[in-house]
Amino acid sequence: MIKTVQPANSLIGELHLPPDKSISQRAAIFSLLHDGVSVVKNYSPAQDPQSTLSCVQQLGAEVEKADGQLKIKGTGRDGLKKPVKDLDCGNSGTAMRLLSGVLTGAGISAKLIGDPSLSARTMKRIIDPMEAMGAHILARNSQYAPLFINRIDALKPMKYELPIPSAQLKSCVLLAGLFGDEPTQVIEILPSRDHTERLLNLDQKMVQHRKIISASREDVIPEQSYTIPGDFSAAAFWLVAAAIQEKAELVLKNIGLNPTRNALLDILKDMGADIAIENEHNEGAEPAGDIVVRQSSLKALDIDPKMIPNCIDELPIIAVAMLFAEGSSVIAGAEELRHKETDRIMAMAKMLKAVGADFEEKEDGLIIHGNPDFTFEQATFESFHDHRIAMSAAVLSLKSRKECKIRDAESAAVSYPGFWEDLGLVAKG
Ligand SMILES: O=C(O)C1=C[C@@H](OP(=O)(O)O)[C@@H](O)[C@H](O)C1
Ligand SMILES: C=C(OP(=O)(O)O)C(=O)O
Repeated sequence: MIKTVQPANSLIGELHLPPDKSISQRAAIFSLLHDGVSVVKNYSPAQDPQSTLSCVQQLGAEVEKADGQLKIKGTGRDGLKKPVKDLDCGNSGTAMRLLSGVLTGAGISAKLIGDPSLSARTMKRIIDPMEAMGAHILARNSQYAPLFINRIDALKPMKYELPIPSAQLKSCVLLAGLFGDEPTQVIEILPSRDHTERLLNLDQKMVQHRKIISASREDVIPEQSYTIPGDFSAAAFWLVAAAIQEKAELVLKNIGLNPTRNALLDILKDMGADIAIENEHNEGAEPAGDIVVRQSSLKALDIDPKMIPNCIDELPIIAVAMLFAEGSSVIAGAEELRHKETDRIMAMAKMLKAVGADFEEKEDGLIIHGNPDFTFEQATFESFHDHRIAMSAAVLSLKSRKECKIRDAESAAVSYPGFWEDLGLVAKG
């Protein structure tokens, strides 16, 4: 599907964004492992969380949908069922990697499949530790889905230092560890999103600036009854859109504000954005609040590479913000972006080229020479079937002089099914 986006003169309104994708997926998987009923309010209707939900149903969870909430009867750790069909993770790396941990821990043999994008993403990072814990995993070219997971040995708990700051890898190892008689310890050097530790209430301690998280059979898996807050990564598009738009004021209601996820707030504030947080509160184990953003003039920024894991999904839209900031900005240490739904460094370089931006593509990021008065005539953008690239292109299109086109725009529904409707609500020509 090709979407046409008109230039905007103003961006005004209040938005209720889709429920957080990462928390929704964890709510489904952890409810499966809980021995009892969880009531999850505001579960995401987006494609990735829906793929995860159907996988947990195949593994034995009973799901009842009523009054905008999900009642999920889990099997507990020892009641998981061997799926009769392949577990289809769709476009979701989170589903494939977290479920690999569950299958390894539970000793359930299954085949995990995904769409062409997911089948082109390396799974080696989880295959190695899962094999060390006793699984045998057959994968195309030893690293790509489909994955056949089969635990051939007794589960071997382990001490594992994360070689990359990935929340999916951390969660995969901890989930397998939950089935062990002895604790599995994951050592994290750079913090990545901590939803798994929070929602499972896992033991964590800091030793010499490293976080050590433990999981074993001793851990009671808590009931997952809470309201899922709005997705900060969806809010990111509006935060940047409003910051760079001439007449703009947006109110984003009840957004997740987990500090391991929201580095974009600090980045935009350091660039000079006008952002305020209101009504701060907790939704279960997760902090949330309303975000108010208004137009402001932005200046360039070099992102501290240590912050990259805390804004990993926001980097495409950060690149758009940098294009409208005074001076040269740097994204470095973000090689991981080349392993997402598409190579997001390549995709952003193509987007910037399409509008005639002054930038340099690096192996691990981008240098963008910005200008608050930047504008362009028109462009047709490729989204490479990647939701975050499609939505970043939409925000950039608002700043053109004539209408722009975005190819494969339906991919937004992977995380944000109402994106195009919301754009129509707030953007005025
Ligand atoms: O754990 C999660 O829910 C996620 C972790 C991140 O991936 P990595 O762990 O691969 O960095 C992020 O990019 C993804 O959108 C969601
Ligand atoms: C990378 C993403 O998700 P996943 O890895 O779960 O496919 C994302 O949502 O940007």
